[in-house]
Amino acid sequence: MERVVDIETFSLEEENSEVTLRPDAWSEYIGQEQIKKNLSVFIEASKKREEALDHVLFYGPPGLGKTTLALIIANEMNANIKVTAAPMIEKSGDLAAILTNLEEGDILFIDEIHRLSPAVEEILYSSMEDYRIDIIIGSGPAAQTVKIDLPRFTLIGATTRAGMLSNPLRDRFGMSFRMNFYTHDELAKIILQASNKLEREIIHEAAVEIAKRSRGTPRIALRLLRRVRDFAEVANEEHINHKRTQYALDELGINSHGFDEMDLRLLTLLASSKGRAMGLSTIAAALSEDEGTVEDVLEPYLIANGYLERTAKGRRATPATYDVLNMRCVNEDGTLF
Ligand SMILES: Nc1ncnc2c1ncn2[C@@H]1O[C@H](COP(=O)(O)OP(=O)(O)OP(=O)(O)O)[C@@H](O)[C@H]1O
Ligand SMILES: [Mg+2]
Repeated sequence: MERVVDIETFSLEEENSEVTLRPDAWSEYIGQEQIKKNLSVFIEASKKREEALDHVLFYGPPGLGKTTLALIIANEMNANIKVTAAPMIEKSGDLAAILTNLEEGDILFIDEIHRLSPAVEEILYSSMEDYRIDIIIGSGPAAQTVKIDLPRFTLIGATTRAGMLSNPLRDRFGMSFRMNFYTHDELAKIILQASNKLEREIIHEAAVEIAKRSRGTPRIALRLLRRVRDFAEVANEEHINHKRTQYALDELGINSHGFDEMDLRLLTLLASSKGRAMGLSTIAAALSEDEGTVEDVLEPYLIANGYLERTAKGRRATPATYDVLNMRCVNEDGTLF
């Protein structure tokens, strides 16, 4: 079954509508105040000096606005932006081709930058630091190294897994920013702004209701808004009201903590181990998910809200976990499910 709060898969509908819902100026980019404040200073300074902006790294869970920030930076800098993702850069030649096609002041955005192969990373180092690459042409004794100078460009990297970046790569970013989960208030603002763009008004209370169930993530909030809008549309309601919103969200199986079935399965699993810590691989196997998804997609929100603890021995339920599950279901012998 498709997970409504699944953050990684895109439906075509979302891809298309993201074009219109994605903010392209600071004024529409809600929250992440510290990042916005710092970035605007650095952008202004580099514009004054008429220099390319230093390389920037954004890291944090999916759907929190990393790509959006990269596009806003390009806009603010009045720069061209080339967008690519690490899995698309297979060979060092691929990267060399991209780099040599850049022009002074251009921005290169590499998504999922933790997935670059070592050989490609190697090329990236010298291009970031010295704006020069060494390419080896041919092989064996006839091989030759050719040095190519590059224009001053800005690399913006994004990753959900900062821990998987190699140190040399991380060190070459002049700035790095960790994305935070959004407050209910911020998400409600994002929802109201989007409903304006979608030309279907949502009342404030309903926006807050969606916000509460969005796992602190704009992408989920916007997806839920679209689904709720569908319910309102079918019911021939011009405005999206609170009652319809609650009904729709319940129908979609999202509870008031923003947890979905997958979150609950994870929490239940942890709670059932009676206080013992559980290893990542055990959890992944029990949920039939891969470890990366558990670690990057499921866990961060639960940890940020105190429902899960990472310890040296593994993951553990917290008192809040039991609380939240107690509200749902307790067996006669006291075990939770
Ligand atoms: N601060 C924000 N204000 C308004 N809308 C936002 C904000 N952040 C993100 N969004 C919206 O949420 C959606 C997801 O954002 P984005 O694609 O930038 O996330 P991401 O961090 O790049 O995710 P991924 O890690 O999956 O690439 C976009 O449609 C964007 O319009
Ligand atoms: Mg992105």
